[in-house]
Amino acid sequence: MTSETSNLPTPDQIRRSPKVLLHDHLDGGLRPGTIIELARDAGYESLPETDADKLGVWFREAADSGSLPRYLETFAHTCAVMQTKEALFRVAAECAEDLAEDGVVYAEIRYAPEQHLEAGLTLEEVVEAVNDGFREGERRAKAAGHRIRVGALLTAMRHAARALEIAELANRYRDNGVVGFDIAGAEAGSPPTRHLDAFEYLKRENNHFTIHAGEAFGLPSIWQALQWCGADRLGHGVKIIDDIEVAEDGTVKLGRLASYVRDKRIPLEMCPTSNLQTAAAASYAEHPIGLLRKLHFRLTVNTDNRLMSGTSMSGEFEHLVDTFGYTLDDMQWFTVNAMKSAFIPFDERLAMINEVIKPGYAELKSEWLFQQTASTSGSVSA
Ligand SMILES: O=c1[nH]cnc2c1ncn2[C@@H]1O[C@H](CO)[C@@H](O)[C@H]1O
Ligand SMILES: [Zn+2]
Repeated sequence: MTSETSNLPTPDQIRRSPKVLLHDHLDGGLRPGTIIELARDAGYESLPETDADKLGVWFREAADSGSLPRYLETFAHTCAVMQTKEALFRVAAECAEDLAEDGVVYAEIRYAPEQHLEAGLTLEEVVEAVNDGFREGERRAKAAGHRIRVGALLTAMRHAARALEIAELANRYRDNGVVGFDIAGAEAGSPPTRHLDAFEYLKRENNHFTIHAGEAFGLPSIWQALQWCGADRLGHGVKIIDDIEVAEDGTVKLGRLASYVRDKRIPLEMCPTSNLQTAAAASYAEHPIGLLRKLHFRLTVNTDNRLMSGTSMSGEFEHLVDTFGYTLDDMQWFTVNAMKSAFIPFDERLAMINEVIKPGYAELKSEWLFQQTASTSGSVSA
């Protein structure tokens, strides 16, 4: 134990370190107890369990299906209880609170407004209720001694035909809580080019968007998202590994697309646990994040769906620390990457990096100095 880099961060240090989350679904992060209460209020009787602990387990097991379409079926239950302003407000407020409690200092949370219209809300009412909830959650976090800033990403469902409408909505609220746009849903059969009008509109408006690509489907999806649609970031993008060859002697050769992604510093929103559940990766050890990190792709670490994956930002980092031996320096690298890739203005990103993230890691990294003094003096006197 001679330097901080020989120490792996402990779960407590991981939780206390400042973290940045770019890929997290609002309807994939509800507290099980909240789902049960909201279902009761709404008269929704199709929940598979009525005990909070059992319901949490049910979501994890049902999502652990090895297929993205089956993973996505579980969202019917969360969306069903997110149909009123009060419910959306509560879920958003609790989301911000839970993330802050876990040490997240900046988050971009996505959801599909079109999935919350069943009880008669308008798209605008959905966006405003969620924004109000995030502001409330930021206030509650502050009162509890945490600091978090939350922006919304509006998602359009890729099998539906409302992408342009949702892109226009995102643009209307861009100075009012919404920082960008996304498309999600089952990837196979719904290529991103189906929604080219939405992406072209956002580019003309100088707005930002990410696209779920390279998760269940391979390189063509990533290629379309970047070269046809012009995505600023890739949701998952793990399948970029298919364009990288590792020879037996360890030499690595990048294809044209993988080179482009690395050269242009395209941010990849990695969600390791989610990828294990949908079989996009076989194990943490075999997850492409290990190789991509060595090759210096612009990687970020994310949760995707905290409820369905039974995870948190700290949980994802714990798995990576256990598997790859990542240090606080690695954690800082992922976190700075994420902050650089956020959709808020450059000056604000820079301030978050210099005033919040780097000082936070410096503080954690300095702790070993004092621990060592304590243990040294302890061994002398013993
Ligand atoms: O990993 C994913 N890949 C693709 N779609 C997803 C993923 N996680 C969630 N959603 C979809 O996004 C919607 C809006 O938040 C969710 O309702 C779910 O259908
Ligand atoms: Zn996702």
